[in-house]
Amino acid sequence: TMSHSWGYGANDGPDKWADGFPVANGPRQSPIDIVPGAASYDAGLKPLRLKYDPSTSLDILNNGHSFQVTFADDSDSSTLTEGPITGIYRLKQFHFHWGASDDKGSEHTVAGKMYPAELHLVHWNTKYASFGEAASKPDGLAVVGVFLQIGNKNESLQKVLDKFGTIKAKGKQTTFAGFDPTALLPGSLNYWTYEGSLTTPPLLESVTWIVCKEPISVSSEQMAKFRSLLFSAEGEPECCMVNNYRPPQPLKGRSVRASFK
Ligand SMILES: COc1ccc(N[C@H](NS(N)(=O)=O)Oc2ccccc2)cc1OC
Ligand SMILES: [Zn+2]
Repeated sequence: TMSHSWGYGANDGPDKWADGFPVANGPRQSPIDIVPGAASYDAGLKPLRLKYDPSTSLDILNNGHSFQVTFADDSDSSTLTEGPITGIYRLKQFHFHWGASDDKGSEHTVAGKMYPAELHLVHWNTKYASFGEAASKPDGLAVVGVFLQIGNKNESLQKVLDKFGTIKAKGKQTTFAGFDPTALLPGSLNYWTYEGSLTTPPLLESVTWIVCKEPISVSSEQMAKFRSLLFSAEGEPECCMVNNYRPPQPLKGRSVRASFK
């Protein structure tokens, strides 16, 4: 049934998610189109404080929707603090969304512009006992989004892509130790922020979104490597993992704040 088999195809894609997840039509859904001219500069917003410990990186997994790098979150070793949030949020995992070609793939758009891919660093509020509990609370999660734009080869990203041979199919997983996600952040941490949701089922409206204005680079050859992953499991007909992005959702009166003028 819909509720546990969602995807990005014609029959199970974003236009069908409301069947199994009615919150898909809720008041604070993500992603959104960010209109810089309509964002309000908030001098009260603090700089982002991201402190990641490479020894907390555990493994890399193809979960059939994207690939993710998972982190040990049993201590405050890798955290997000300051920025628009209060308290301490722990890094749980990061993953990407991308397109079948370089002209699409990001989830957030900037004045209608789509980037070829978008990185999401998922954090949960330590005032709750776990990610699972936090994911159902309005202030439970904070996701940092970073756009990828076509340019020079990204050597930090290459360390992740070099593992793709072992996680080509859905369900494949391998160790991924000693990776510092700080290396995937842009030089400037200027950001937009708004209240939203997970962009995949269960689409929970528990995310403070923090979207960096400055993209990081990725080469066209590296983007082709993303597209070599499969949505399908071993032994199933091969289905390339591409276009795993949800399109922008209605703003429904929300304000978007900017940390910069
Ligand atoms: C740690 O558990 C979870 C973590 C995250 C998300 N959803 C997440 N939403 S997003 N795009 O807003 O970050 O999307 C994906 C997309 C592809 C791969 C992994 C996450 C869902 C989770 O459990 C249900
Ligand atoms: Zn995501």
